[in-house]
Amino acid sequence: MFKILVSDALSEEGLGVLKSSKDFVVDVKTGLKADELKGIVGDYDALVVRSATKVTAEVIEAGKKLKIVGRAGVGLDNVDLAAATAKGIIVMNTPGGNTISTAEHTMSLIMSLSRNIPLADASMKKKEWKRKDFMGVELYNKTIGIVGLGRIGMEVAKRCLAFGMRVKAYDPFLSREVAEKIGVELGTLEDVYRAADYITVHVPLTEETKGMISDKEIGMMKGGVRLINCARGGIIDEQALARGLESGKVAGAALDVYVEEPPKDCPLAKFGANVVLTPHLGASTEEAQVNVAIEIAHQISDALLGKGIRNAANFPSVDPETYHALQPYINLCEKLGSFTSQIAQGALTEVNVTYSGDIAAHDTAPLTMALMKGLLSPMLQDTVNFINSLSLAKDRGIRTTELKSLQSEEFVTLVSLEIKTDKETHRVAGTLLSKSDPRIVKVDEFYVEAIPSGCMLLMQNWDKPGIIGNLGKLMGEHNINIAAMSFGREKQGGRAMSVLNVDSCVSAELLEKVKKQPHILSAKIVEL
Ligand SMILES: NC(=O)c1ccc[n+]([C@@H]2O[C@H](COP(=O)([O-])OP(=O)(O)OC[C@H]3O[C@@H](n4cnc5c(N)ncnc54)[C@H](O)[C@@H]3O)[C@@H](O)[C@H]2O)c1
Ligand SMILES: O=C(O)CC[C@@H](O)C(=O)O
Repeated sequence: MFKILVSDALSEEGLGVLKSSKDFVVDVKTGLKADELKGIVGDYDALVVRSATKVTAEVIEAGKKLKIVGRAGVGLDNVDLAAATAKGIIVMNTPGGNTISTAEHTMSLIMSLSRNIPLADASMKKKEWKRKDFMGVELYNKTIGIVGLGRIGMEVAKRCLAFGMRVKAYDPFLSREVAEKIGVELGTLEDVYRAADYITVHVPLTEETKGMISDKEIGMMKGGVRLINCARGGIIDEQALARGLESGKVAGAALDVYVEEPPKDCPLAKFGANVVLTPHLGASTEEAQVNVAIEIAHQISDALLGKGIRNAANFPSVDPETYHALQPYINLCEKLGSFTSQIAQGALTEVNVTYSGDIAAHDTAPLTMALMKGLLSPMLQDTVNFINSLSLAKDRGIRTTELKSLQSEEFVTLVSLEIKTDKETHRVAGTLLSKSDPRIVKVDEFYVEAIPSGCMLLMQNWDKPGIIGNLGKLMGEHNINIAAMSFGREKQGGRAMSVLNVDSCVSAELLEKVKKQPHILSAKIVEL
């Protein structure tokens, strides 16, 4: 018998799937405070949440029997994925179930904003008739800029095209061909900011996207631009947006999501008809809630009863025995993918992987999924998982090939990855020294022996004396401990590659100093 705690409102249809099984006891306890959740979560095998429950590292720690956290929805930013993974807890979500609802809500916000509907309605209900106060604007012939052309962004694009709008978009993980097929013009972020009359964001909340629209970006935009955020609070900086509205540079804004939910002191609440606010309603339709609730209920039921794992953000879909055998390679492949993605620039177009030696005797499909998950994760974050990584790559026009060879000339087993972007090509290879000891052994033309873990500093340099000393001194001055180093060179005195594993993160400022050291040609930080 498994105990399941549902801590956010879940539709009856989803609850019905769980409650109808003799194998489950289901408790619905919504509105729990953090301490209350911590106090009871230890009794449960699975926890089902939407966006209100914060599944912190403390909740995970207290979940002594917890096997699964299921998110009825997309964003996993309310779940500490790293803590769950470290404890072997599967985290799963339901990508796609609320896409249409959120795209439709985005359109509702765009329309409400353009025609002052919320305030006009409130005014009518006060028995007023103020036609002059509510002059609107047409969408027809206007340009909308879409930042993030994934599932929701794409649906918004199609709807805007139907309104006769021009659609420009920025998404570094999407090929031009896929965008152009539906009539969307891909450009740089700056192109989008400068050209658009409306800008809507549909990216996940990540370190990169947090505050991605702030004063500087608003400064680049057209006077009279209207901004919409139906993705996550803070992608558009709320204070900067308020300043833009006050100065008149921004004509209007519509938000569904906030830095703090519910917001205690939202700087946008003071504005009039030109600001439309909704309380995180993107996915709040009968259809979306039924979709995500039924989906998560079936996923959790199957996973608990050993019938397979779907849409897990941290677990591949294989039977337990195969998983055990492949686990070290899965780990190696995910890291190789993430490493390669982080050293590359441009939109990914092609991925070619070769498995050589012992590993080629196994079913390598989960390894390619892991590689692709690693490649896409720096951009897609929690919407990519082992299961959907290959189909996401296909949707994005990324060509993938897989080759196997039982012979391996240099290593007992070798995973070689070649990726092509619209700007460059990289080749990275990795092996296992032992089950728990992965190594990156080749980066482009350089043979190295780098540990794919934590914060890594990757440099190209001339093979000259003094480089190690200079770097060691610089790291020491910044109190950064070097845990491991690896070097490879094309020939004596020629180009070389140095890879440092460091115990604490290298700041952007220190990276600039590294780049200015004698004989350093380039430097990058990779986080694994
Ligand atoms: N308001 C709501 O109720 C609601 C409902 C569902 C989803 N969401 C949020 O909407 C967001 C998008 O959901 P989705 O299902 O479309 O996800 P998705 O993964 O299908 O799409 C996200 C897109 O953003 C792109 N991207 C990532 N980083 C980027 C960057 N720095 N610049 C430009 N593009 C970038 C990715 O390539 C991807 O195409 C998620 O954050 C999700 O949490 C909100
Ligand atoms: O649960 C909700 O209503 C919000 C869901 C939405 O933000 C998501 O990321 O899927």
